Amino acid sequence: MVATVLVGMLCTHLMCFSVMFWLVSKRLHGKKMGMNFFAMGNLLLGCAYVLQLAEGGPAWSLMSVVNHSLTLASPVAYWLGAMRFFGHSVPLWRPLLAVAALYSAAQVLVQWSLGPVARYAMLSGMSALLFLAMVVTVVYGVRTFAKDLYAEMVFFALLITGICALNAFKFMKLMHGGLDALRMDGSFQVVFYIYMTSLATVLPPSIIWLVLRRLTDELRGIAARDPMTQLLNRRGLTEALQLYFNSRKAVPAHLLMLDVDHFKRINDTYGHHIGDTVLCHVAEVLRGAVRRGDLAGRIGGEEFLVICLDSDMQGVSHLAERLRSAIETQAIAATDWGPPLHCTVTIGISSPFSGAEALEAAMREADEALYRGKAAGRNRTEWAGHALIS
Ligand SMILES: Nc1nc2c(ncn2[C@@H]2O[C@H](COP(=O)(O)OP(=O)(O)OP(=O)(O)O)[C@@H](O)[C@H]2O)c(=O)[nH]1
Repeated sequence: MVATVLVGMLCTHLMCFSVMFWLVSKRLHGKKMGMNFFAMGNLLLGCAYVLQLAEGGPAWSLMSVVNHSLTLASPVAYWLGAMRFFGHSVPLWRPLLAVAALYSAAQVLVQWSLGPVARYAMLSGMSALLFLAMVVTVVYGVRTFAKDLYAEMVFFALLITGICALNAFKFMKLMHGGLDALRMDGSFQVVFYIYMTSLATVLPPSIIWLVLRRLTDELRGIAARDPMTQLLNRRGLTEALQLYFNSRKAVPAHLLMLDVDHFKRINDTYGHHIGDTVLCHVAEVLRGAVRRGDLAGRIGGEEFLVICLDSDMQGVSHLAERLRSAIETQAIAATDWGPPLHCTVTIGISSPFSGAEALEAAMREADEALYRGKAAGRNRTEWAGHALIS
């Protein structure tokens, strides 16, 4: 009786969360983060438990074969969903149908050759192996593509290890005690269903939390970047600076403000979209030239910022000159029809500053230096309050 109530609750949880995953996946246009796969996994497992309730106990019937195939297909759907969540493009239907077809055939073969105990033991053994594969994937994920989700992944790995261990234990019980191990009201089965019901309650909200984390991280990333060049925008630069200056090892930073020379002429001569190509080219040069850890951003129009962290005046002068010269010399293949374009930049450099709140003042300083550079003929670098360097 207890086991029947537990399985009933388990079915209800699985079905409700299947609908919730499906609804969430409908809201996530394009990148569904595996939510539709998790919905399928829950649906398959929910249906399997409904069939188990209908069957009552171990039996050799079409219903039982379908039940076992659904039970085994569900962890496959979860595993594929996890792959999707981590950005791997894996299909759903083909692997699921292949697993269901192969496992149904294997069941018939095992039932006829080795008997019913072997068929039930095969389900427990295969489930244990699949969940073990999932634990291995999660551990691998923590070390590679999911480093940012360390705590969550360890939590998932522990929960899945529990199902893996219970299935392995069930396998051993079946091998030693036969089908008696599957009595619905046996103490092992009750523990098994309690664990599964707890898992069906805890795991789905955790998955939703992961999706929420990914979405908010993505939104924060979008809010911090200029959509055209993908460089940091002013907000992104400020946040990155705050992070840098919060560290105890932080030393004063220098700000370089770059402005494309006669950019209006480029726009007027070749059109706005070629102007955009030139801006993307400049962004690419900046991205390639700055040191790891330095910040590159676009603060609107044809104005760019580079913030050198952890560098002295000489290093900053060298970087500014390297940027100026790279932009001057690199050709831009902006059109199919005409010769490649060239552009130059004038660079204003601020004096060293400490603290994100000093960003505005550093920008003003660099802007004044830039203005001087423009007045002095463009395509040059100029320090704030200093003589012309080149
Ligand atoms: N293609 C393109 N043009 C832009 C964008 N943002 C601003 N502009 C144009 O950039 C031009 C900037 O011109 P100005 O401020 O006169 O400066 P300039 O022609 O570069 O002259 P100097 O800075 O004095 O060398 C304007 O024509 C703006 O319309 C953009 O995102 N894309």
